[in-house]
Amino acid sequence: MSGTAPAVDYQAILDQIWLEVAPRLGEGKVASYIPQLATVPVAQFGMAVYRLDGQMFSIGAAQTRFSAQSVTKLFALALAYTRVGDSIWQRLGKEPSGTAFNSLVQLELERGIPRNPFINAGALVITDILASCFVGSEIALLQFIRQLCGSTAPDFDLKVAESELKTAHRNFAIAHLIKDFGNLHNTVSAVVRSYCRQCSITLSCEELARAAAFLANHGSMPACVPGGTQILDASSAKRISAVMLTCGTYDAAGEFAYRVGLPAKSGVGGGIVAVIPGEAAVAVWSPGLDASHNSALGTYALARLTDLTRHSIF
Ligand SMILES: NC(=O)CC[C@H](N)C(=O)O
Repeated sequence: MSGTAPAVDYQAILDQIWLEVAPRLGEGKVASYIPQLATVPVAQFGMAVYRLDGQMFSIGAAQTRFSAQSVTKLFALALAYTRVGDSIWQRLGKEPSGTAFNSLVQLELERGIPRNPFINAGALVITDILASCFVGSEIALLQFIRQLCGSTAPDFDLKVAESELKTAHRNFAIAHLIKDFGNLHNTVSAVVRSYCRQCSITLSCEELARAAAFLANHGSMPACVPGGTQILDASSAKRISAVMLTCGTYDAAGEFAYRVGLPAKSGVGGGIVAVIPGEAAVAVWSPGLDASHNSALGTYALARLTDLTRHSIF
């Protein structure tokens, strides 16, 4: 994309977005069904663009760590892909669900095969795959994320993990149903515990943008990263980005594609990571969520970014 699009002054555009967002800080509602997340002050915002030449552009609280939650499903999928490749699709689908991320209804009708890896049911199957590949799969995932963002700072937030585990009745129900259909190989308790830890990983926007850069770069960490390696082959990276576009922002993936026009993955902690193929990875965080559980100001900021830069996939 960089070959055809005019050069963009990302910092000036981010500064413009910051001017627009600052008066709106506090919009949306923090997720409260995980008690520990309900304590996060809503009036926060950060955004970072990590260009593939290694330049980082950021505004606001771009270095503040937040609860990545479902954003980690992206890295769990990528890590599973590095281990078992396309065979994951024998155990889950790649179609938008059209239902809430934590819905049980479809799973019963579709005999324990989750619609996609980005709803909770699908993420639990991915967690199960990782648990079969690694001893301490959530630690393997944390190390993978640390490798991708070049920092050992991202970590579990055990308060959040415990808080979620205590109230994870729905995720236990989903896991039991999948297990009943024979699509979970490890114990329900091990998988849900590992999943809650995975979701509790904290990252800043700058770290998250770095971590997703390989997806913008045909599966390889940007050449400017010392020791940067190929994570996935180009075809697999393309496929993961495609699933992000169609399934990455819950039941609002259509609306999100319409407004933003980039493959993205969101989380109920208010983070969203997006990929501008061949150009950059972008991360935004603002804990106030809209009705579809995506960050309200985060979605707005990404829509403005693609409008102002003209860098969307459309
Ligand atoms: N959409 C999300 O970010 C959900 C993640 C959260 N840990 C859950 O399972 O409910």
